[in-house]
Amino acid sequence: MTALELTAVHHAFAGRPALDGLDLAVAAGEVVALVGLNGAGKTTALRVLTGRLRPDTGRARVHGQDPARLDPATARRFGHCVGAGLVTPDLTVTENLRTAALLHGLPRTAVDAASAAALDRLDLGPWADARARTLSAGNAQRLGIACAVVHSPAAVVLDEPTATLDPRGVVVVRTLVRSLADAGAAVLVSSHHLDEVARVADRVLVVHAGRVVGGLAPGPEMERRFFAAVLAADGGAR
Ligand SMILES: Nc1ncnc2c1ncn2[C@@H]1O[C@H](COP(=O)(O)OP(=O)(O)OP(=O)(O)O)[C@@H](O)[C@H]1O
Repeated sequence: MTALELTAVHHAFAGRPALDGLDLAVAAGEVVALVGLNGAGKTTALRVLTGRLRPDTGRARVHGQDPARLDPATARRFGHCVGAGLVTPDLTVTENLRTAALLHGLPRTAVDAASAAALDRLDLGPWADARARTLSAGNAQRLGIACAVVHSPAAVVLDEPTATLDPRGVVVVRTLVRSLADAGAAVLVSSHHLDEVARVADRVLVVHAGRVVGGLAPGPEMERRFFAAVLAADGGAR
């Protein structure tokens, strides 16, 4: 079964289309990256897939279920960080990780080990006892990601997970994303960094004007091929 799926999704904000027949599917064990210009529809697509936005028409599925109505067993296998993460500003980093682990349904006996592992994976050890609201933007982003994956989910959605990260953080998140997929998870990320997605993604999808207009094979000249795909879509639309 496809782990993450959007089919013919349309959505307009105040009459202005944001998604215009967007389709995508992510299988277990693969990393798929969405790239696109500002306003292309990436975040809106991820909001639909995480059940935060009900589309005008079309279908979203997470392990075969409507993401707005996941049964508890399926919800426990899903992790996402789209917009504000599952983070409480007045709790410490460790308290946030423990809370996220419990909310994702981990048994109490597994919570300490899972939160310690997530702290380590996101390189957040020095800030373990810091309140979330005191973190730098990059460390806050790392914490949002850590809370999304603390339960080792089988399907993961991350919106621009490296947007505010320093070069070391980029490597940390790249390693995390790859290891989640290598362990069997389906991972969908959005990004503006073509060189970065080329390193981590199995497939790169170009989103333009609210739909997927093509794929980019990771490799040389991605920037040129990206613009060619966007221009071709614009030309085709005229
Ligand atoms: N809550 C909202 N209300 C009105 N318009 C919205 C809302 N959210 C998104 N949009 C519009 O939908 C379109 C797609 O936006 P979206 O945030 O999905 O793009 P994006 O590809 O994630 O862009 P970026 O790369 O800048 O993050 C844009 O035209 C945006 O202005």
